[in-house]
Amino acid sequence: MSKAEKTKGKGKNASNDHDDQKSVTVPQRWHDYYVKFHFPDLTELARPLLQLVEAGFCYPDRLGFKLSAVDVDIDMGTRVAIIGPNGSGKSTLLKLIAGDLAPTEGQVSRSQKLRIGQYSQHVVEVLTMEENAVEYLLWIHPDQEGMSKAEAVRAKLGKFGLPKENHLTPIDKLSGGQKARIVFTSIAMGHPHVLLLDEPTNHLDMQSIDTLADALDEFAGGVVLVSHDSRLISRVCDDETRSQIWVVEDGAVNTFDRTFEDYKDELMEEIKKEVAD
Ligand SMILES: Nc1ncnc2c1ncn2[C@@H]1O[C@H](COP(=O)(O)OP(=O)(O)OP(=O)(O)O)[C@@H](O)[C@H]1O
Repeated sequence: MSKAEKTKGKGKNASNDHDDQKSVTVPQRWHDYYVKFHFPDLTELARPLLQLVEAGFCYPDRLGFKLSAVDVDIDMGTRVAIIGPNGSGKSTLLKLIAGDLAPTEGQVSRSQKLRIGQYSQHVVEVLTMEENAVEYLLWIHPDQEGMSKAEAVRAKLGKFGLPKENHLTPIDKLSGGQKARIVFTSIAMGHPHVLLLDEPTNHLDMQSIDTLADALDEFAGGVVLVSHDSRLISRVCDDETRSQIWVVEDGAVNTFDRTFEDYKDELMEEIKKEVAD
């Protein structure tokens, strides 16, 4: 049994438990569709895919904030969770990696063939068009195989949890959660080598978060995650041989060289000490 299948089993039990609780307290229909996030298989790209070398960055109008001496190396097998206090620069680091921001110091190198799939609140918020999800996705990804391109896109949207009655609704009439599913579908259709995910769970229900974790587990490319969802971080960083934790704090990016559970324990100890003092 693969690791993904094992964890899927765990997730299923966990979500059944949750369903049981729900049926007692809040009777509701949990899901009438089957969600199965999936990011497509890839041909391997030669290393290095993406590197920041001695990179620094500051916003011209925010001189109190600076990231310095950032060295990161992202590969197809990379699994990274970026953590740190609010406002420490986690999203900024992700934007430097994505190429949305250019370092003000140091160097960045990117493989020319590299495809990045990016999820952030901003990407969801800019979906304000009158086109429906099928039109939008066919516009971005026109090369679909099969008899009906629209049906191919609808099948993918269904897997990412957008109910079929919403496939032809103008996007500006959809909820944040429904738009998030369009963004995930679009990311998968772009065949990314690296996923950059900034708070990907904000709009997802528990079942979809588990399904996203399963999909990330199976994904052959690199994953860089910023999240406050410790369950998702634990899932993404559960393989000590390839997982990394980057702590962004006081303008620096440092690798925490033990597990995420150790990091949480350390943080709890610090908090206890502060309360005791
Ligand atoms: N476009 C911008 N222009 C100027 N300052 C910015 C900009 N974006 C972010 N900042 C500032 O840069 C600092 C780092 O912001 P960033 O969003 O990267 O932090 P973060 O660690 O992701 O925060 P959070 O955990 O709260 O999401 C903050 O002080 C923020 O106010």
